Amino acid sequence: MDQTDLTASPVVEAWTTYRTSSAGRWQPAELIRRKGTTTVSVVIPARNEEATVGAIVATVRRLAQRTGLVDEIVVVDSRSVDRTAEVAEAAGARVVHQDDVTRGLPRLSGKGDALWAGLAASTGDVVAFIDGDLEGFSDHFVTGLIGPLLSDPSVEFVKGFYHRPLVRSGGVEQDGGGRVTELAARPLLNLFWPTLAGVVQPLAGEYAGRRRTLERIPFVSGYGVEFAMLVDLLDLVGLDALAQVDLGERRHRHQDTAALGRMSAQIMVTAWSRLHRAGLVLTERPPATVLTQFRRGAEDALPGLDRTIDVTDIDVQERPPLASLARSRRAVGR
Ligand SMILES: O=c1ccn([C@@H]2O[C@H](COP(=O)(O)OP(=O)(O)O[C@H]3O[C@H](CO)[C@@H](O)[C@H](O)[C@H]3O)[C@@H](O)[C@H]2O)c(=O)[nH]1
Ligand SMILES: O=C(O)[C@H](O)COP(=O)(O)O
Repeated sequence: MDQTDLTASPVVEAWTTYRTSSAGRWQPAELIRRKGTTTVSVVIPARNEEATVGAIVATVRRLAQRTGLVDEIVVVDSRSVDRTAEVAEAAGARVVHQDDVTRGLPRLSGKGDALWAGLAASTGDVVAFIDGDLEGFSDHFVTGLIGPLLSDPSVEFVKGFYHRPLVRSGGVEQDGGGRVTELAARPLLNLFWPTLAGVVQPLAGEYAGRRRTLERIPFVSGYGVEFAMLVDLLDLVGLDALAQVDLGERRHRHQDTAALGRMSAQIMVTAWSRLHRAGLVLTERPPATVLTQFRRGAEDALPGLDRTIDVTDIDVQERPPLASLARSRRAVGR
């Protein structure tokens, strides 16, 4: 087909029109009126984020004190080796440790496991997740994410989106950020879950949902968590119960290309797991889950290759939906 004849599918166009709002639409005064008895938790996963987590917690705390819109702030310390926990606590968060919350369960790793622990350890009817590495964080992230949930009972989940500059020593590339999003996640979603093609930032780490729904989905360990969450929520509640909100611009700590390669591979394994679950993969043979990468400059470089081989296990496991666990087990860490 001629490229100029192509248009977004009517479903995608209708959803993006109907279910997209801007953070400025959700002002605290209106949200306070709408909140009623609904409780709101802000959960921040953090692994070695001592440089940024304090300012994020302090900003959310000020919003909480000024408006009462946030009832608790939980930072999940995800095996940090720096002062993340101390800094977060000093700024006013309740800090829980990922491994304390999941004690007695199989040991899993990564961001997804930290989020699952955060959901288990928090109590709010509405839970907003915010990454702990954001720079220049502002409280409209929180009001924007909870706004549609406090205002419209048919919304179950709200995903943030924003412009993503790529900040490097040489300068700023205005829309150069979100490299895994553009090179892996978006193509996969468009290929296999085209109804989700209207989600502007599918990997955004800032989103909010109703506890009753979040507790009914599994959480994939590692960086597959956001991808799986979107696909699983689409299955569980349908596209119309999902919304997105424009949060303006977001800056965060960039990972290097090799680390983003490992993130990409986890997202691909996650996509495979959902295709397999849906019966769309005909072979029973799962993908290999070892990623081989090449690094130059190390002492143990292989002769002839002039590079060292780095091998990483990029497999993902899953924590079950919280709602499937016995109540006694779920209370741990709260
Ligand atoms: O084992 C981990 C790794 C990360 N984090 C925290 O999770 C957040 C996001 O992690 P980061 O390494 O900064 O991810 P990004 O490079 O920013 O990756 C993007 O893409 C990921 C894959 O979808 C999402 O999880 C991220 O939220 C999104 O920002 C940060 O607060 C981390 O401290 C943990 O809590 N535990
Ligand atoms: O969300 C993503 O695509 C990855 O986190 C990479 O983001 P970056 O390109 O802004 O570092």
